[in-house]
Amino acid sequence: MTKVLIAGFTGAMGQKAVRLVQESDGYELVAGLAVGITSKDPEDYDLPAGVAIYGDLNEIQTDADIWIDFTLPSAVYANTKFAIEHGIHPVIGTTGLTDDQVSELQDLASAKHLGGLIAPNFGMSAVLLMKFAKEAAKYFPDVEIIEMHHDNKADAPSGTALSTAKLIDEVRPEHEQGNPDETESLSGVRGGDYHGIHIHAVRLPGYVAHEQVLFGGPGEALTIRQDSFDRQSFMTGVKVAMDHVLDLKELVVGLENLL
Ligand SMILES: NC(=O)C1=CN([C@@H]2O[C@H](COP(=O)(O)OP(=O)(O)OC[C@H]3O[C@@H](n4cnc5c(N)ncnc54)[C@H](OP(=O)(O)O)[C@@H]3O)[C@@H](O)[C@H]2O)C=CC1
Ligand SMILES: O=C(O)C1=N[C@H](C(=O)O)C[C@H](O)C1
Repeated sequence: MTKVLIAGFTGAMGQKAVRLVQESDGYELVAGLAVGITSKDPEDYDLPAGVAIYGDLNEIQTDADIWIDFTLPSAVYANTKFAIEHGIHPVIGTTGLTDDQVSELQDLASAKHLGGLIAPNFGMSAVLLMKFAKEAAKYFPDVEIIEMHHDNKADAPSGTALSTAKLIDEVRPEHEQGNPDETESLSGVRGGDYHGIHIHAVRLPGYVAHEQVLFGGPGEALTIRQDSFDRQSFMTGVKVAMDHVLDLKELVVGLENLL
């Protein structure tokens, strides 16, 4: 049995992950972490008696093999560090890690000879969108990104939108986009700017997770769009990660590297 701890087990994604682990042969949920809990009785969360419930990182004593994390941008660095330091393979879905933090965690994982995965998006449609957008950017250097999410989302831009921009930036020919004399009469109206790529973040009830990458060229346009209508869309990727993470030799970024 591969033992799994879920950080953020009471949240929207954590609850889906709990069900996934419970329904997957060969895996056992051994612990859950969430900071706002009022009870440590697993039965209060419809979990079996043996599942340890923690409300603080420093309380954790576990023999878990895998640490699945769907928490908050403010918590994910400390959580991932804790997992690596305790020999637990991290599967990190939480967004918001900076490039420097990812590098530090990769160095720590290498030093501990521990594999893991950080994936800004576990959905197949989003992974493919990023791949196609990177390809298209070689031919269409004029590009903007619109990401749309539920209005409970803590961070902006989404991790997926930022990753898309980074991938495009790797291949996009050196390029000045738009009118250099442009002004904003309403602050922020042109969105965020990642190396000249504008990112627009929409937050509305009813939405789950969606992204459009818009490319424009002389007399033509290309739009690539993905939609996660249900958080179940992320669980295929989480299962792929669970199945492969014990064999990884380093802390890998991006689900595409496991497919
Ligand atoms: N990679 C991917 O494919 C996806 C990633 N995400 C990302 O996952 C993260 C969680 O999203 P979502 O489930 O919607 O968020 P929720 O707000 O629904 O859940 C957050 C969970 O984290 C817990 N939590 C908060 N602070 C801490 C902490 N310091 N330590 C441990 N647990 C904590 C919360 O517990 P409590 O309520 O008790 O505070 C809650 O259980 C976000 O960063 C989101 O962007 C989301 C979807 C897909
Ligand atoms: O908060 C969410 O919901 C999501 N977060 C991830 C992100 O920031 O990219 C993945 C997906 O977009 C859903």
